[in-house]
Amino acid sequence: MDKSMFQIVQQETLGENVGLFLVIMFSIFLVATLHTRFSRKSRCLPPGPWPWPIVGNLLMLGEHPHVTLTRWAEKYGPLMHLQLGSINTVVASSPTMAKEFLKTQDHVFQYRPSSFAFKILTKNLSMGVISGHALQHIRKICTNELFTFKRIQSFQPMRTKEIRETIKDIYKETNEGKAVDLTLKLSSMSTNHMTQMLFRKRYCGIGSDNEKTQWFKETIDAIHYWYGAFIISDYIPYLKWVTKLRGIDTSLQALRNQISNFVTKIMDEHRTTPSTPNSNIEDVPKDFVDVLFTMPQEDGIGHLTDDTIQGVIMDMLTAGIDTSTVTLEWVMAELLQHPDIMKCAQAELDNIVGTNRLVEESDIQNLPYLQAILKENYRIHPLGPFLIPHCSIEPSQVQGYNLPPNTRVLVNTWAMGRDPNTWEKPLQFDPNRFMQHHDIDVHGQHFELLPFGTGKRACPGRPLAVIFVQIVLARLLQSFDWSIPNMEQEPIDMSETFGLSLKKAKSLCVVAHPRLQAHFYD
Ligand code: HEM
Repeated sequence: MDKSMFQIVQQETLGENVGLFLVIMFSIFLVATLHTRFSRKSRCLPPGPWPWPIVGNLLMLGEHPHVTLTRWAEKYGPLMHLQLGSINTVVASSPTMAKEFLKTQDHVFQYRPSSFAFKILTKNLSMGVISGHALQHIRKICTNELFTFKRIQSFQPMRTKEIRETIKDIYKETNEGKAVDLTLKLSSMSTNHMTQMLFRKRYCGIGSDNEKTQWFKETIDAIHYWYGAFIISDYIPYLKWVTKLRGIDTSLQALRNQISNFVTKIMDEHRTTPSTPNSNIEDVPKDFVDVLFTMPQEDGIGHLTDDTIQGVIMDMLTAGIDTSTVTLEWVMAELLQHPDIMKCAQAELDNIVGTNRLVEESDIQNLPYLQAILKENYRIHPLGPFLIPHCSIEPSQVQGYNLPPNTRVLVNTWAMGRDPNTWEKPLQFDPNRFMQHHDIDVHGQHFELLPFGTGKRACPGRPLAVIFVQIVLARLLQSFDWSIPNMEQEPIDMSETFGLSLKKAKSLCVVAHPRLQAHFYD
């Protein structure tokens, strides 16, 4: 059927309009692309992959951004610029660059970028949000009060008991012929260890209420999820309405209320029944909440506010549990893959401690191979691939480049641990490298190995974490030989899940074979 004149005119006009529209859009796109791409040079920014308009390099990062950034570092060098939406980001991928940001210019890059989720969940009270004198004050309390050698020692009986319970539990399951979900056991033990130090409560295992355990674990997991979640308005702020439309703020607020009510209840309980700080009663040391109640405010007048104490408790709950679990899970997975290394560690234990008593924290200094295994694990499986992001608040200069205010800094410790310029055969799990270079420690003095960061933002829980992880590993290796069911048919899945921390994607299910006499498992 012939088209009417009107239809033809209408179609052609429409066609013309569409054509015009596409030409305009294409021109805008071209100008935006050229502007974004060439502005890096004119602004004197470090080299990096070309960004797209609006999203920058966001969509190029893929499912495993740490792997992508490691590949890019080979092309663009150890100081690289990315445009993540509207956020200028630099990535440091060598010890020299890490030193520049975390030592030489630590004062400039000591800040933390805040995120939509972080702001709501922490009510801006977390150490990860505060800065200046307030931060210094809290960190001083951590160093001088919470994580002192004496305080950590005061919890040694509790720690020993908690580890003993876990070993006993594994022994029981082993005797029943079961494979053990080691990830779950480690997570329960780390949770109990931390919550008892914080406020004298156990949430997992014998004597705990299943419903509460479930609630506690789910709540902490949900917080971790949101801390690591990708929220588009963190990078493209004018898309905040999308975040709100998806109801993310409502979910976060509900979660915030839950955790806030929980912490308030704990604090109220402590006000009525503080722990007995009697040094003769080793089993009842003063817990962190009680210590925090006695701490002065920044100006020395009055005590810390409830809000500040809440912030610290939240930080410890979210930073103090998963971290040890993830570390221990990776190291056990590596040892299962390298039975010869596991045997060497057990030989060292048998040699130094023997099999007629249990290894103690005081033995660790005499176990260099065990320490080397942990260093090797930190090198190849850093907890967070980029530490926790740092940022500046003022314009700065690094290596002759101009960085605008609010530049985000990612220190790619994952790339640094695998850099052939620093490490021989970097992909090989070989603790012997740290037997030869035993002077390299994990305390932030050696920029090639920074499992706890360094400088003003270094992990405040390091003294506790180091002891806990060492003694748990020592006890696991002394108590059992470990293997994987069907190892030949199904090798261990070593894949990672990207998030705030790099977790093992799959739980570690293992078979344990007791090595000691039965009474050591009571
Ligand atoms: C093996 C265990 C642990 C590892 C590998 C680890 C590692 C780290 C790393 C890499 C950072 C970031 C440093 C930076 O951005 O420069 C950090 C920060 C932090 N860690 Fe740990 N950590 C562990 C255990 C703990 C424990 C047990 C606690 C407390 C009980 C804790 C509390 C914190 C806090 C509060 C921060 C934030 C500090 C700030 O922003 O100023 N961590 N940790």
